[in-house]
Amino acid sequence: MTADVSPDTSGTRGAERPKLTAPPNNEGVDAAVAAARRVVASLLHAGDNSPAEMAEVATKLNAVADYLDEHAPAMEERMVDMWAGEGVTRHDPVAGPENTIAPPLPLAGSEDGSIQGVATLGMPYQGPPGYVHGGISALLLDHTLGVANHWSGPSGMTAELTLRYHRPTPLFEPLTVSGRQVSVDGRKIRTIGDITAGGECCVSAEGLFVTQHPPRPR
Ligand SMILES: CCCCC/C=C\C/C=C\C/C=C\C/C=C\CCCC(=O)SCCNC(=O)CCNC(=O)[C@H](O)C(C)(C)COP(=O)(O)OP(=O)(O)OC[C@H]1O[C@@H](n2cnc3c(N)ncnc32)[C@H](O)[C@@H]1OP(=O)(O)O
Repeated sequence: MTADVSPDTSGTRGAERPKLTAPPNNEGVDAAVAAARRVVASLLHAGDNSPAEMAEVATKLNAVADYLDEHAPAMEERMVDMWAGEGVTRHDPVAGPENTIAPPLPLAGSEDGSIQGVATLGMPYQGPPGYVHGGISALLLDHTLGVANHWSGPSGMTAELTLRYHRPTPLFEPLTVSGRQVSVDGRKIRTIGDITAGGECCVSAEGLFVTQHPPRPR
């Protein structure tokens, strides 16, 4: 049986609603991640520098990475820690404030059951000239639909994701990414979403998710 998902506006569930964006919890980490994001973007502008100049940059960056590795717990320990709380919001590749490859896209839920976030993407996410890579749009939508499920009801793993690219998605402009769970049928969850720029739909998505949660590391 398919249940249409209608928003819970009773107010009783409000207090238990999950946080969809991790609040800052360590200004040093946030500053380091912001610096690393700058490095990723700056490297894309530095292609004409000489091999000697860039070799010097590589030495400096490797020194930073060596320092971080020397002061980090083992991977197994870090995984346990990562998944100890709500889990996905600090390290995930879309909204995670600790993940340098995340744009980031902070997501917030609305009382109508939908969720939204705004991000402006730069060079690291380029596909066609001046536009977002289609795979990056798929990443943003897969994640947003998954989090919309977490917001509304049962969540799960993506089984199928269908995208329609209506028009090129611009770089360097605010993009609004939205998602909403539409139905739950046993373990099967159907969720929709889109990416808009200046009010125009660039990409729309329909996802089938299946209730399944891989065990958390412990
Ligand atoms: C990362 C998400 C989970 C972690 C969540 C953790 C905490 C929650 C907290 C917050 C949530 C917040 C954020 C989540 C964020 C992002 C979401 C990212 C999502 C992902 O990045 S996730 C990675 C990519 N994803 C995979 O890596 C899946 C690989 N895959 C499998 O693990 C299995 O394949 C599985 C589990 C999908 C199903 O396997 P299964 O054995 O459990 O179930 P089964 O096959 O019996 O299917 C049951 C019914 O679904 C139908 N069905 C299945 N697949 C279908 C398809 N493709 N098309 C049409 N129908 C399909 C069948 O036909 C049957 O239908 P019926 O009952 O009517 O016969």
